Amino acid sequence: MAAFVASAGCGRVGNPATAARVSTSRHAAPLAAAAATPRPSVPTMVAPTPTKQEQFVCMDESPMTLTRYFMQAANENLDEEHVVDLQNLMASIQMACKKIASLVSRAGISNLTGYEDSGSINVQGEEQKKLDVLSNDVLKHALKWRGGKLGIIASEEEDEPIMVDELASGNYVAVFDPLDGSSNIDAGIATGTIFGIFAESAGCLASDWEAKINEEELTCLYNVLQPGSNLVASGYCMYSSSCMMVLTTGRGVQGFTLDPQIGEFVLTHPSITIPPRGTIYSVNEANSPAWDPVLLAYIKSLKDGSNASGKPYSSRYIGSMVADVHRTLMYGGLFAYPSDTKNVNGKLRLLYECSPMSFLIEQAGGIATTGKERVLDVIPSSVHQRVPLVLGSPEDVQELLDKYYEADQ
Ligand SMILES: O=P(O)(O)OC[C@H]1O[C@](O)(COP(=O)(O)O)[C@@H](O)[C@@H]1O
Repeated sequence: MAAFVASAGCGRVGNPATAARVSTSRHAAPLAAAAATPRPSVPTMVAPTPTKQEQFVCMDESPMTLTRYFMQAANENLDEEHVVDLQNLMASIQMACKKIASLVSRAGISNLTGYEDSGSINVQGEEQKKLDVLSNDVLKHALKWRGGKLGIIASEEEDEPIMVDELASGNYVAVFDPLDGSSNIDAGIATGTIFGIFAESAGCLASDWEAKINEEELTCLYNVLQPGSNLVASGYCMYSSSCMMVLTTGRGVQGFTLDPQIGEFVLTHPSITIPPRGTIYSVNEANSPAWDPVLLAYIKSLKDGSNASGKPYSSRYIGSMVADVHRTLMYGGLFAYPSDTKNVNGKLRLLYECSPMSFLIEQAGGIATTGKERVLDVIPSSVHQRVPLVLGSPEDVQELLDKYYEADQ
């Protein structure tokens, strides 16, 4: 303990520049007195072996893990709907993400890079990577755990939603992109898993399917095609220099980092809020020839500093939504995959990419829009529907929305 006390005092006196500044000020006398006080010698920083007592104290100060966070939330809000079920569902999701994190980090070692040998193509017409298929299987199996009360799953890698199993008395729907940004996986660049949890909805949101499909399929679709505003939880797990799980249950946004030493996600970023304005924009500018004039002018104003902040912005684009959104959440600014003449609905999928991320961004104080409406208000008409997306700091996104509004006048 001595070292700690010593450093607090010395800080002010020990720093020559500070001392010079202080010496002439009214602080001189008390500080001179402090400097004259004999200080215990600062022990070298070799951590002594903690005594049993200290080990016990250390045990008491165990970190807030993701498991403990949900246990505590459940204990403190037992009367609250969903809280216990979410605890179980999140137990499955975090276990799956830990597994995917280890598969991704060892992809090159365990021959998991490259495309699926069968050359399988998913419903979006994309050739599936080995890790796309494996991550999808890992999540499906983890979520099939009965205790999770999960009824239905919808995934980027599944053509149609699937009923977990006929026996499951599920009343939750999980939607996920098992490995987002997988086009970057072979280069070892950041990727992630995106997930969203809906409660099964009683009512039907769309009506023209009855004639075409059987009862079970109908139930599945009813319950999957929900607007993001119905989400009870969403988040992502980013596989990068550190593995981070960032999530919300509608009470703000929490960030957990996987501690490889204890194999637990530890709360490292409590109550994340996005900065009101940033200095970074993130968009695939290779598509700019197909952009509308409002967006073109806006991005130009970010480059030349003629935007409302008066400062030029920098550009960052990883090409993995999870990584680009995570940086935007941390540093502020704007991420977009807008509509353009090539991709009129943009590229990103509403149900398991845009809605879960928009719930997070809004919970962190940001804005998420299609350019025309709030992403969370869009009612999906199909499982793999795409929507244009602009999300980020409120002042940045609002500035673009104001420009569209002015252009429409
Ligand atoms: O290469 P583009 O056209 O910029 O697209 C990049 C976007 O596509 C994605 O890779 C699509 O996601 P998937 O990898 O899950 O298909 C996003 O992660 C990313 O933001």
